[in-house]
Amino acid sequence: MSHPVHPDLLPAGVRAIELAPGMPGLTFHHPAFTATLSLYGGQLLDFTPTGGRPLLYLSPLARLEAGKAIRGGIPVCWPWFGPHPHDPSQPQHGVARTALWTVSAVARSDDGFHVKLAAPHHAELEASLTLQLGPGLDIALTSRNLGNEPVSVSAALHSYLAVGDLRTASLSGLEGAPYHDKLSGTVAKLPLQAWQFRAATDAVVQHAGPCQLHDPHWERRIAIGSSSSASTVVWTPWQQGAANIADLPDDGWQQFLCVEAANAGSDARLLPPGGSHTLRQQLQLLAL
Ligand SMILES: O=P(O)(O)OC[C@H]1O[C@H](O)[C@H](O)[C@@H](O)[C@@H]1O
Repeated sequence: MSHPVHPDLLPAGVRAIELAPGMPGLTFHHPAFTATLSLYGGQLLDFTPTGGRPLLYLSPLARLEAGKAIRGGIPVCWPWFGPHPHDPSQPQHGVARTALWTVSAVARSDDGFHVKLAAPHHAELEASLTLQLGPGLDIALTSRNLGNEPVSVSAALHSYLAVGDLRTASLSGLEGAPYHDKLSGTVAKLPLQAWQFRAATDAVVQHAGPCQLHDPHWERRIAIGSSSSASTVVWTPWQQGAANIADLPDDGWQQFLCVEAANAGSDARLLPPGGSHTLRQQLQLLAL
């Protein structure tokens, strides 16, 4: 295939590549980091500081195949999160992660790169994604209702945050927050101490504040910020769950925690005709 982005339109440090046959992507080279973006899914797959470890986990068994979601990086769940609200035949987490996005803009600054993507319209809904790559990551998903009726949108920036060993990692900042436990179907409150993981976890936490993923194994923290989100989804399949996920190695679960800026469950947003909503997540690597 010919690449949808002409190389002459790209600033220095950005290359148009094929990640797999029919799967266009962009790579970014900056003195401070490298990054890889798949236009399939509008999905950032990698962001690695120079000389450091990757910020994001990408499964070595991830499939880059039409119709399949890519396991890792930052999948975009849109315009619904989880199962479709009315139609069980629709794909989990919406259509954006299996759609080919188009590039609207790529620019370079001293700090890094700014990229804007657009997804194919879904009925009367439009989505655009802006990414600021460097010094950290700032990713924003804007939904716009082009129709004449109000539409409900749920969404998530489903970040797979890489850790040296999930068994020694902890997440702080959500202490005491109420959450919906999707595995048991119950509502509970998180403990008042930093959250440590000992089993499969799938929680929609009603909390909007910043949090931090502490990773003693790699001697680093990931600072996680969000805006226009009142729900943070935290997911690990743990060992048992990972064994049932074909595109994840058996020990892959130890190497990431998903901390997702979301509009999930009761935090879905009703967009009036002409209305828009921007969900945003910021990620920054810090020393411990
Ligand atoms: O396997 P996927 O469709 O990518 O979903 C992976 C996970 O995503 C979210 O975190 C959901 O809360 C989980 O219920 C789901 O299992």
